[in-house]
Amino acid sequence: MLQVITRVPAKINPVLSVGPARRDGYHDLATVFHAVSLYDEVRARAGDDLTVTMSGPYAGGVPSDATNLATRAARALAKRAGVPAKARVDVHKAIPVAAGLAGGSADAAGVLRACDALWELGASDTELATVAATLGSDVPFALAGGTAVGTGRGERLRGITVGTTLHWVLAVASRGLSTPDVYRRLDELRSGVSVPEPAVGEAILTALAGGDPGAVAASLRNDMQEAAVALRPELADTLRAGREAGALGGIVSGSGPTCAFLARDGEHSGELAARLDASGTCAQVLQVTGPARTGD
Ligand SMILES: C[C@](O)(CO)[C@H](O)COP(=O)(O)OP(=O)(O)OC[C@H]1O[C@@H](n2ccc(N)nc2=O)[C@H](O)[C@@H]1O
Ligand SMILES: Nc1ncnc2c1ncn2[C@@H]1O[C@H](COP(=O)(O)OP(=O)(O)OP(=O)(O)O)[C@@H](O)[C@H]1O
Repeated sequence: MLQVITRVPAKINPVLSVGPARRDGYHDLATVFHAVSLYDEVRARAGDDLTVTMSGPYAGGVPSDATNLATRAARALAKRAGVPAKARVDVHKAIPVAAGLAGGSADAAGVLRACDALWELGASDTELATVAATLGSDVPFALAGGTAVGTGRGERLRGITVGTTLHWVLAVASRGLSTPDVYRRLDELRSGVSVPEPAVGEAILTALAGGDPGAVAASLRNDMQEAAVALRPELADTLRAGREAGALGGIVSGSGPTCAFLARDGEHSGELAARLDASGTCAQVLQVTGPARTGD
């Protein structure tokens, strides 16, 4: 095969319920993952060894050494399949880095799909998901795309149907946040408090299935939001600006700092994006839709 190209979307978490810290340093989650139409593109071609290059608007700020998730994914898949890790991989990075949008996970998932095809491994979705889970908690969902309930540390997935196309406006911050730092701050905020087991709840599932953006907006919830705002107080201004701009609802995306606002429809999304941009409370405003697919 000469060249394989695959696109992997960013994600937001319309519901992110976080349980107590586990002994292994992770937290059990109950979350709704929702892929949105902002994609990194992975190209893989035959090569004499493994080279990974990054291009596109967010290529800077991504490590170029062996810790790059794209590099780690290629090596992990080759090892698992017992083949040499030989490929020339380029990642076109359109997903902001350390933004709570799982961009690194998208790159890892894209490399798994592209190298599986390039090396003609024919790995099943389950086999790829097993490798994905060793790379990061969000990587199995990035492989799957669409919308899914995630449990465990986020790696156990059940796909769900959404009854409509949802229109989101993303407010991107000028600098990223570290996911472990936000989990740590959440634990600090909860110290001495008894934390219940995580649960997604029925309201969001009913709202998504029914395709009613107003009901989805009323069900948005993120247990990490308070911790993200504690680390970045200016996010409170962004969230307020989204509400004042007429969003049906708004939430910090995952560990932040990106905020995701829900619009009624495409026209409302345009109005909301323009008002949010004018508020000057974020570095960049993006209009996206979900659920988005992982694939060609
Ligand atoms: C915030 C979310 O994006 C929500 O989907 C994810 O939980 C983060 O997933 P991720 O970035 O793929 O995270 P990983 O690379 O697996 O883990 C990075 C670090 O985040 C923390 N972490 C992650 C996932 C999880 N369920 N509990 C955690 O406490 C741990 O400190 C871990 O060492
Ligand atoms: N290919 C990659 N793209 C982006 N970041 C990468 C990549 N490889 C390694 N990293 C490292 O991972 C960190 C987190 O990046 P990422 O963009 O995935 O964050 P995130 O969107 O907050 O993730 P999540 O939402 O899954 O917690 C970055 O700060 C960077 O150092």
